[in-house]
Amino acid sequence: MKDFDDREERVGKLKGLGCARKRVEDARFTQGKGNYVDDVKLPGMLFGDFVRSPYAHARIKSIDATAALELPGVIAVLTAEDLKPLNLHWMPTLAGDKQMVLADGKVLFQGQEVAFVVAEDRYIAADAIELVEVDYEDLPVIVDPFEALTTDVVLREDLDTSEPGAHGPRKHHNHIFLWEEGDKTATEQAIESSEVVAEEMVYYHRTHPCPLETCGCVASMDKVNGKLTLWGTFQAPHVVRTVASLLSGIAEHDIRVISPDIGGGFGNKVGVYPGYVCAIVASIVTGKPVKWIEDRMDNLMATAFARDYWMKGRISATKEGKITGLHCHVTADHGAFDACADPTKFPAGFFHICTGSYDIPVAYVGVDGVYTNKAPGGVAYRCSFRVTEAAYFIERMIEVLAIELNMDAAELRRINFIRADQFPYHSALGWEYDSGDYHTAWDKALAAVDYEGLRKEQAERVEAFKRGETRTLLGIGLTHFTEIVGAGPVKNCDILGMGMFDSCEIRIHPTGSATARLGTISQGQGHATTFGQILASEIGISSDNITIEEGDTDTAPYGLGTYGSRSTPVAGAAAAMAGRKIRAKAQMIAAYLLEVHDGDLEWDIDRFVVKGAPDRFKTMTEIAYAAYNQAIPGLEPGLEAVSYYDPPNMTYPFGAYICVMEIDVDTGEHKIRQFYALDDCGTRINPMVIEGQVHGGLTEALAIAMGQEIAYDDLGNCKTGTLMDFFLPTAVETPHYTTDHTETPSPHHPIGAKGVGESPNVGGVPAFSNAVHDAFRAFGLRQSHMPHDHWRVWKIAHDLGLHG
Ligand code: PCD
Ligand SMILES: [Cu+]
Repeated sequence: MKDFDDREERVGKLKGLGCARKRVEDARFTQGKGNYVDDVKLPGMLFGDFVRSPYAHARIKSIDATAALELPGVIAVLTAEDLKPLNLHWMPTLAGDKQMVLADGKVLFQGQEVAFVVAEDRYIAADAIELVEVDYEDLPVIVDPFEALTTDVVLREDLDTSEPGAHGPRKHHNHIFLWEEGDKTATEQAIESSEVVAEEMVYYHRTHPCPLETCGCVASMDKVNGKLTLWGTFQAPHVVRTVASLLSGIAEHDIRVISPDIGGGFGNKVGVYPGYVCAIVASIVTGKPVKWIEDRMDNLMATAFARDYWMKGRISATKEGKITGLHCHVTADHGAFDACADPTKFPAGFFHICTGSYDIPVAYVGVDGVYTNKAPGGVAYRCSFRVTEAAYFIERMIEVLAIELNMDAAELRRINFIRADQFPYHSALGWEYDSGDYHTAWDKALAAVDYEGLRKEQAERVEAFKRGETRTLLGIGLTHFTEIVGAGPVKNCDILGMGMFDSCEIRIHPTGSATARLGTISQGQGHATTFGQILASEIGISSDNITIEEGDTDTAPYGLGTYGSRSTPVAGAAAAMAGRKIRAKAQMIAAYLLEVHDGDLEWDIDRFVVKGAPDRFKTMTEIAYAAYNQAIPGLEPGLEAVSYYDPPNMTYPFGAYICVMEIDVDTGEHKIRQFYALDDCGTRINPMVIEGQVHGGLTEALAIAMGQEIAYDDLGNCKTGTLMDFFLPTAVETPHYTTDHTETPSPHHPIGAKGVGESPNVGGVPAFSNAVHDAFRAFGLRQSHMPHDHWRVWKIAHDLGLHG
């Protein structure tokens, strides 16, 4: 029978869920036809650039722009004084703090925006910056967050210490908040009464997402029509529109925000930066479009950094290795302003996922946010919500506990994993893990690398080293991580009061093709490819015939944007739900055309078929045409749907990573011999895209663990503000990755999918770092701070007395 014969062919044509479809956006990108912010060129467009502070902490005595204004081609120089009448010299941050747009009386970090020079082009602006004379009086600099909490030096003179901040009482003038979760007393009791306790300070250093394309925007105020158009590198265009409206007083419908192609975001492009505000003001003042694009140093020194978490941990267990409690206190260095992009109720993001993949009966977390003279942000870097810090913390604590117990770290994990039959699992810190099967993933991973064989080889290597036969050691870096992505249920996740739902709107055209628009925005993830696949499987139209659009607030439905691996869990779900609405209406149309009852039809790939009569059917193409031509009496013509999806829960992807590393004891150099990454992100939409995501995320993890860092000297000078000093791995440093998967669907997501984009970074960093630690375990190493660059690794060996 024909309809059975061609099923496979029809599924193939659909290019739906599970298909390793090639990325449709790549034709454009590989041929230089991408359209990035800097490609936006408007008639009469001006260029704005910042005078930035060379000091980390200084009072501004005066700013003299006379010489700059005399330079031909310079149009204006804006300072805080110019913004004051508009009340725009400070702006609210996403974390409930406020931030100077332009230095108001003093500067608080090196690279801070002091004045905005507007000129006819970028080069004139650069020359003019040099001509702006700023008289600074330097102040004592605080770069150490622990010192910040004891010093008399007041960083934020604008804040009244006696008054609570956005997240409760402040105990010191440089303190931002104390955020706590879990049962402190019960945790302390459990730990004190346990047979074995391991204690360690785990530091996750300050680093930076450093996307290929820096941040920037073009603001164009059309005074005749009262419309403001803003192109920019925004990971959340609708939120930017709302913020721009609230700040400027321009009605939201008069603002159009467009995120064109974005050259990598990695969380760096979530926040709102002074450059956006200044470009808008400058366009309003001059009546001309104004572009602002950071250079690399601006980007590294002034836009959102990541991490900088000092995590003091205590973990306890029975002699047999069953974990009994986990206690963590974090000193979180937020820099000069608290500009984290966490959901409002979570000033430390989702850090309390730090019980990880383990069934820990009691736990407590306390996070103290602290101001220092460093750049603000703390927003992200392939994990917006502090999940990377949490995973690194627990995966280090497990290793340290294994040392304390004199036990194999793989076995210790296995003993403590949450079992498959415990899901949905309620963690001691309040999360409900949706689904997982950790033991299966773990066993698969250990078998894939021949774990026992590796341990044997390692032991032999240690002996050979002791006999003086080799100078390299072998490290086996283990990690089993649990991610939490898909913020999130509107009931507990919002940003500036806007619930974190997401959206999809779809229109089926008469000839059976479709356009779908979503509230998210791809920065390279491949949404144009993958969202089409979700829809294809739902509505039976080939993904090749579905155009995906994102990023234009004039056309896309309101959404909260792309970060925190939320696009798949939230907007992906909205796409599926919108697709189902389409299908429901299509079913009525098909029933009408076939003259049967709705209930007599069943869905089959790309058509509705009369039950028991396989040759009586209507394909989606036929139905689409009919929707515009033979509307059912009493039913609206057309075939469109929109879904705003509020997820009932987050999704909890997980994975098992193993890194095998050779370390040269005399030079500190490392070589990654093998990297095995098993990811479980539930239902897989596009295996090829997933693999690309994992490769990218692992390479960023390699960078962070092995060399990348935003470092300051005692005067608050940023020592790593260029790519000469800031490590970006190239093909030379990047190892071969072996990817693998298990597939445990999310029970609450319409198609069972979980996010995956962040996972490789969440799991990768501890895997690389644990490999370094593990290589030296036999010689007594417990904890050593990242990044494990050659010098630091050499220093470990040296301090352990391995250099003779
Ligand atoms: N299951 C599944 C899942 C997923 N997927 C795919 O994959 C991707 C991803 O997804 P997700 O996970 O959902 O995510 P999204 O939301 O989309 O995105 C986000 C992410 O993403 C990642 N990745 C990437 N890539 C690229 N290329 N670029 C970029 O920039 C980036 N970024 C990064 C980050 S950082 Mo944050 O922002 O920090 O929070 S977060 C993040 C897409 O495409 C999708 O569709 C599939 O297929 N399947
Ligand atoms: Cu995250």
